[in-house]
Amino acid sequence: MSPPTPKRRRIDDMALTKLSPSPETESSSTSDDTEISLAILLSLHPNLSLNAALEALLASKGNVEAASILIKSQSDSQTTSSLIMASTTSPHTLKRPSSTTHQTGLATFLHGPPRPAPKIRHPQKGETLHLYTPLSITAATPTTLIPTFLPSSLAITLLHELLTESTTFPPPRRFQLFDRAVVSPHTSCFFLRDSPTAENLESFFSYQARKLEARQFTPSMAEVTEIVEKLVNETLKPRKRWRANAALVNRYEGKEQSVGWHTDELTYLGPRAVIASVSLGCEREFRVRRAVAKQRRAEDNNGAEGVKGGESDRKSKKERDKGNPGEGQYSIHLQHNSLLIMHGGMQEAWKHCIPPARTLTPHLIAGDIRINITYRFYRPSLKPGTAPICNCNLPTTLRPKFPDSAASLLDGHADPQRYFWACAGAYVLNHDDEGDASGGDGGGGGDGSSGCGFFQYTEFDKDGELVTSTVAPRTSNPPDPNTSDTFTTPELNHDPERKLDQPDLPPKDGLTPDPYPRPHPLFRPPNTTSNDDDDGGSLGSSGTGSNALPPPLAPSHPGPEPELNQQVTDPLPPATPSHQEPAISSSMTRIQTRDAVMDALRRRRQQLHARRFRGSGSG
Ligand SMILES: O=C(O)CCC(=O)C(=O)O
Ligand SMILES: [Fe+2]
Repeated sequence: MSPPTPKRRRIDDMALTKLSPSPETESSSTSDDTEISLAILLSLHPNLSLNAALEALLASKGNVEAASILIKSQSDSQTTSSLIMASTTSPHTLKRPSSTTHQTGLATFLHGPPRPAPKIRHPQKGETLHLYTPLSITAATPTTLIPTFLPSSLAITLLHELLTESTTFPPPRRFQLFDRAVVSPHTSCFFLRDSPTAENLESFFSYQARKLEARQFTPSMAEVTEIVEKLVNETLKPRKRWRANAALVNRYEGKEQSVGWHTDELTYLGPRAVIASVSLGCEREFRVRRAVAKQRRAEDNNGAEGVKGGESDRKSKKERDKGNPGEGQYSIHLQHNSLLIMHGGMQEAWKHCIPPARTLTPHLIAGDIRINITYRFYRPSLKPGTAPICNCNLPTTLRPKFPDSAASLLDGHADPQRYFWACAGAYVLNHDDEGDASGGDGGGGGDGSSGCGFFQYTEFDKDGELVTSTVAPRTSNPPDPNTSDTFTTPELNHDPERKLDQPDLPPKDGLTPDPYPRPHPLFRPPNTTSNDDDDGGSLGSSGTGSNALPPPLAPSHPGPEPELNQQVTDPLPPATPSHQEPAISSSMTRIQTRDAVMDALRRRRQQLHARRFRGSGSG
């Protein structure tokens, strides 16, 4: 149950008595003083949002005159050339222009008078380019930022509501990083817009082999959802109506709490998902960078070591970099009451994270807590029960194949992107590809030693709807990996390369392929030892049912591009049921928790190991 909604207040009668400044702000002004200062500031700058006024006041240590000069100078200096400030050392300089109106809509940025796109230089590997304005953010990344998008009073009501609600979020979940247990350093919870019905009780509950606890949108969340939907639908004009029927709410408390590099899992979102992210409370950095193929990184490194500087060398690098310029990261500062829209295609080609902060400027209400809501459209056509079941007896996850060109994936470009269903077990052990374990959340770590290696390409139409004929049928009674000797890997599901030009359609005779046919002689069982080589891929397949064990897959079966195959995906609330524990339907019994999956895999490996032992005549 949600806590009672605080009464909404209008901005002009908003009493700041409820604000509880942190000790730092308290020392320079009392809350009464703040209230008066704010009132003066707002009357001097009638178009200024409460949030912007608060920020200016904080930055000026409570001095109204200084704050007023700051606001004036910022609105004067908001020219295209001053929009971008690159810095690797001091991201919190106060040159950032504040937003100047309430409810600056998307239309202001997208339909306003045409302005020259700012020239963005691409950050180099290891560099962070801070982007402070909507224009520069839009120009450099597949996102749109609306700095102040809700009426201030609604933003504050929502913040109050979620600050309370989030105190009952399940504790940070533990996940496995190789042989270390790591605590995901923030809390989160999954929400559904509609009250859980019989149908959606079964829906959207599994996330990388974990059952999700789902709560219903709080009253203010529901109200804000309508505004978000309107903005996305009216302004972005998606091909089909976008609905925010699900959301992940994240709570970050203090500067250490974070979420590591990841992309959001597409299993229920489908291709080119639009995600709308609302930030409340303490400002934090949101970083984005292109997902770069490991292969390309290796090429760059080789190039650095080899003979360089030749004309052809320069040319091919330039050509190759066309769609993938720069490998550095962009930092977007998400202030209270901002909306960041992640556009279609971003999850396929870019990663994002909330890094730990060096310092925080406390928010007057939330202090050092940031609340984030990522609104998502879970497609009914991808509801649970749709994804194939893998040989671990789990629903698979939908993953993108690494694109040839990151730029070509954004909406409006018709690059044929490929997607595949993959065993979720492969992503149960988490790590990011670049050691971003600090906040690495969600699955994606495929360490080559877990999971059954299930792999199956799948097709979507131009609206992102699943072409169901490309999904192998689910069996009502799939083999039990713990007991069945016919626990095998479908041959067709393990050769991504041969399927590049060939969807997994049923054979012409109308018979659908047996999802659990006899094993292919080339398949190997899962490794019996942990392998932390993240290029190992998750395609190591399951057992063969035979004593004579084949060699590992040859390199001619490279599998999907390794980088995205291993990226960390969406953060997960823990399976711990602490709130509105839903009834578990019979189909839910197939959805196992992480521990159960790991147990099953371990047992399976032991079986195979024992069998191998017998097969070699040693036991
Ligand atoms: O807190 C944020 O802004 C990002 C959260 C996020 O990446 C997610 O919910 O998937
Ligand atoms: Fe995310």
